[in-house]
Amino acid sequence: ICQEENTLRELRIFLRDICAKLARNKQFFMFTKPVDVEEVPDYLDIIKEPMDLETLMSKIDKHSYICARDFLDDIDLIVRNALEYNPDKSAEDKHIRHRACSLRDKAYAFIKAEMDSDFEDTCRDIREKR
Ligand SMILES: Cc1noc(C)c1-c1cc(NS(=O)(=O)c2ccccc2)cc(C(=O)O)c1
Repeated sequence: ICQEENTLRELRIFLRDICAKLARNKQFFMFTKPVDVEEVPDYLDIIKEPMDLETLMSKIDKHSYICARDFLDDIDLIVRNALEYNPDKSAEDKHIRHRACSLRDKAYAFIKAEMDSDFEDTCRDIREKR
């Protein structure tokens, strides 16, 4: 169990670093905080499960993720929400959809570049056992 805790601690350090790098990127400013319902009054009528990078970071600290797949599922949720809420042909909708797709590609690239597959396999084994 102690070894498992060491593995999960290493995963949290790794995911915090990726989350911080994404949140530092100016391109992703609109994904850094929950969508403000003062600014976007009908947002919660359309998007049932909001997600953002600040919430992601707090979920890491709450030990919500025990493998990279769980973390990427929440990244995909940020992207899906942006595509669903901004579906039109307008320039601003196209802009935010483009940024959302770029967020997903950068997140997957960071994970692939920095996580060796047997570390992820170990995390998946821990998840299976829980
Ligand atoms: C995200 C999102 N999903 O649907 C929409 C629409 C957006 C979105 C929301 C906002 N305004 S906001 O007050 O909710 C906010 C400001 C700063 C960080 C996070 C949210 C701005 C933009 C923008 O493109 O600048 C986009």
